[in-house]
Amino acid sequence: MNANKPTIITITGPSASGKTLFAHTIHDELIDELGEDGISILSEDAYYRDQSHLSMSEREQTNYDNPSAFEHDLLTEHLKKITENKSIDVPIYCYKTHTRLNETRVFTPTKIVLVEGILLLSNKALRDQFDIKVYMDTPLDICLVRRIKRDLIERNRSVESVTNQYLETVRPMYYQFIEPSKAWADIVITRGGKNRMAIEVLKAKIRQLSKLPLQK
Ligand SMILES: Nc1ncnc2c1ncn2[C@@H]1O[C@H](COP(=O)(O)OP(=O)(O)O)[C@@H](O)[C@H]1O
Ligand SMILES: Nc1ccn([C@@H]2O[C@H](COP(=O)(O)O)[C@@H](O)[C@H]2O)c(=O)n1
Repeated sequence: MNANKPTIITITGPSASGKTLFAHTIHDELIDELGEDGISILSEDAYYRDQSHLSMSEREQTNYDNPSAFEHDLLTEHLKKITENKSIDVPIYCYKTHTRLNETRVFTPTKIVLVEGILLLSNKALRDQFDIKVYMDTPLDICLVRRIKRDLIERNRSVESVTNQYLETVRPMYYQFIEPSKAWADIVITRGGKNRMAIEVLKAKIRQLSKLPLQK
């Protein structure tokens, strides 16, 4: 790893496998130690394509688990800029309207960048941007139960819409794209976002990497 560029760590795996919880736990437990320029999180979901030109019913039909739903070229370009220590304008995505907001947020590179999302290892150009690749191998039935609970509360969905979407796209795309991408992972984590030993191992590696100097 080059001491002058940020280290980019991907945390991938099925929807509701605990990627967000895992990334935020590591971030929150290290932020005081590493500082605001030490560690940050970027989400692949921010790169869902803008669908403001489509009606709401058309947006509801989109397959959000196919790589084509994401603007992966833009994310790849942004990750390259991060490795050059350049700031990027990250889109802001809304799960309730299924599209992007008009505004973006400025993301300033930090020494460690955690990038979480479902299809981050499915695309070679994207995969090549990651220094460490982590896959959350949570059983699919557990993911489904957690997704139902989360989507009802946080994403304005009904049990019927979550279960239909699961059968029509989430599950088939998992088998087609996500599960095969596990082969690219350096570290496979069982038991989800609360696996304490896995959190401590990643934190130790991040602490070690953070001791290397970064030239801005
Ligand atoms: N090990 C766990 N035990 C209990 N709840 C969990 C665990 N891991 C994740 N969750 C919960 O499951 C839901 C989905 O987790 P999340 O981290 O958002 O998954 P992802 O980012 O992979 O979609 C969240 O409500 C989260 O708090
Ligand atoms: N408008 C959208 C966009 C995405 N999804 C689902 O989100 C999942 C990915 O996010 P996670 O936090 O769960 O990893 C993905 O499986 C999409 O089906 C959606 O429902 N609506």
